[in-house]
Amino acid sequence: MIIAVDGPAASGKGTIAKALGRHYGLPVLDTGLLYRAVGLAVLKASGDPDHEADALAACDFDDAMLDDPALRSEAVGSLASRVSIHQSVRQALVKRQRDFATQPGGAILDGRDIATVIAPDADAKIFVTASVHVRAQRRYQDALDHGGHPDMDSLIADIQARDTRDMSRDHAPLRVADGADLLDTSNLTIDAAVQQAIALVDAQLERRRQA
Ligand SMILES: Nc1ncnc2c1ncn2[C@@H]1O[C@H](COP(=O)(O)OP(=O)(O)OP(=O)(O)O)[C@@H](O)[C@H]1O
Ligand SMILES: Nc1ccn([C@@H]2O[C@H](COP(=O)(O)O)[C@@H](O)[C@H]2O)c(=O)n1
Repeated sequence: MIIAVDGPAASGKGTIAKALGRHYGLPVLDTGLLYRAVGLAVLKASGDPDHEADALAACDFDDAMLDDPALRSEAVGSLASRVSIHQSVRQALVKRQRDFATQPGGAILDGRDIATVIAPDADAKIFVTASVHVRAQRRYQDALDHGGHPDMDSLIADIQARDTRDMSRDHAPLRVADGADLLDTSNLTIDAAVQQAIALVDAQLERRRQA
């Protein structure tokens, strides 16, 4: 069984994907980390994330980089969003994601193009969203919890810039896939969002069984 979880930055899709993984006993891949690793590798190589050849060269990153806490920063998220517009970069990361998705026993992947490109035949597809203000507030709280000094206005601006870039790019833009259910977490606690996600997945699986 493959479950696809897509959505914009800080919508809560990673939290939901992990909870679905625990509920259904499936491994989870946060595909954003792959793009973040490319962004960080470009930075370390003093390359230009907007230059396709520099970004493609960085796709050959060392797997150990996936554990680097630096991947979690807003700055690297923004670099990831810049390298992810290049078609050759997206192509270079496809096999790894599809191999994970098609492993025996099934898998859950979260990202931007899981239900549209990586696994369009997924058994269940959820598009997680939340208002820009709520998402910025979550990032703000995260930063405070980690001892940072966040600025709400710049968090809002970063999220809006990332949404625009992710939704308007030519290759695999962020959009709600055919057959996906929308889950707006703006006014939901994590527990409530997870319960709704499980109910949506169960209903999609049941519809497939009956079809
Ligand atoms: N329903 C919710 N209510 C309150 N906080 C939430 C909710 N869902 C997620 N969060 C919190 O918001 C933050 C971002 O959530 P999460 O990492 O799951 O988002 P994401 O969409 O995977 O982000 P990104 O794609 O940018 O990595 C986390 O601190 C998480 O605990
Ligand atoms: N399937 C994906 C996943 C991510 N991206 C790009 O990476 C950026 C960072 O992703 P996070 O989920 O870690 O925030 C994101 O803004 C996208 O530009 C992608 O293109 N496809």
